[in-house]
Amino acid sequence: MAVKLHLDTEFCSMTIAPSSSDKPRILDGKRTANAITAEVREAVEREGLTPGLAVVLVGDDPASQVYVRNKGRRAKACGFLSRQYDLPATTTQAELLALVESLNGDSKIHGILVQLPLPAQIDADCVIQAIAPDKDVDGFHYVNVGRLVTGAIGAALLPCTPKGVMHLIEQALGPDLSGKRAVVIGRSNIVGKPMASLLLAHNATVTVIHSRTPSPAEICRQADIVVAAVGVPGLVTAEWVKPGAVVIDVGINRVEDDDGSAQLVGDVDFEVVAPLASAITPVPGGVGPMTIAMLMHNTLQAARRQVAVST
Ligand SMILES: Nc1nc2c(c(=O)[nH]1)N[C@@H](CN(C=O)c1ccc(C(=O)N[C@@H](CCC(=O)O)C(=O)O)cc1)CN2
Repeated sequence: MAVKLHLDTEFCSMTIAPSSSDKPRILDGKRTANAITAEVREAVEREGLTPGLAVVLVGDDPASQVYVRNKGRRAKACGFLSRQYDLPATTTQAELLALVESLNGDSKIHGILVQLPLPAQIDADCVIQAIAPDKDVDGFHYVNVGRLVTGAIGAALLPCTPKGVMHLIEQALGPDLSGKRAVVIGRSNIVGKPMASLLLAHNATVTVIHSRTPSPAEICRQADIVVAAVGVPGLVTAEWVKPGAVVIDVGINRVEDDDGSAQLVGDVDFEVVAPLASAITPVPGGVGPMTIAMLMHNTLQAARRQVAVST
């Protein structure tokens, strides 16, 4: 039987056949992200919309520069108007707030994203709360957080990484997680907390594990779904995982290899956990690409809503 993705009924009709062997299914985020980007592009052409996305980068963090560049490229590939604002590391909070304010009032821009982390002199939360909630394509504004937590998911712009994770979980298990136990490792505002809310909205029984949780492996071992988002390389080993669990790795950790070369690893020890799991995401190529694909979908959603209100 094929599984139809239900994360959002207005998009992504892709069907994925379940694995027929005992091997774990590798949930391919890159392939899924490409399919979503293609669907967003088709929707843009079909509906004659030009969603506008503004991405603001403050400073010169090399990883952020890569992510922002990739966001701009994807936005162009989707047929969006894409604007990138590169501000120096010395930018003041007032200057950044003034830019956000002008983008809030720009009718060509439907989505605003301020790349995190921000330099120390800027209060990130204050900047995020200055973004108009309906242009908050990161889903970090209190209005969107409130919509998610109260289950008003249809009205919310959802944070991109948890939304991408949910999409991958749906590929493995379908949209209704009734009867499933989910463990989220990590309680960040960007991933852990919204992830827990989203799993709850899909009827999972959810536990959040964090640095003060005693016996985390024991708790995690009871889970049918594990989402690791804590930023500790290889934390989740075989003793944390129940055979047959779906394991999603949100960690992106840069570590040095034995030969001194840089390597990207997740929070899950893939080699030992993959043989136990029914489905698992790799790092790289799992959750990461989904984050940017979901940003495209959020921008399309935001544009549709703003155009509908203005006509
Ligand atoms: N305003 C925001 N800032 C940040 C967010 C966010 O969602 N909104 N998330 C992260 C960074 N991020 C997007 O901004 C992001 C991280 C990783 C990837 C990705 O594709 N990763 C690849 C590996 C890429 C690499 O080599 O580094 C993968 O996992 O395959 C995309 C987006 C923090 N800031």
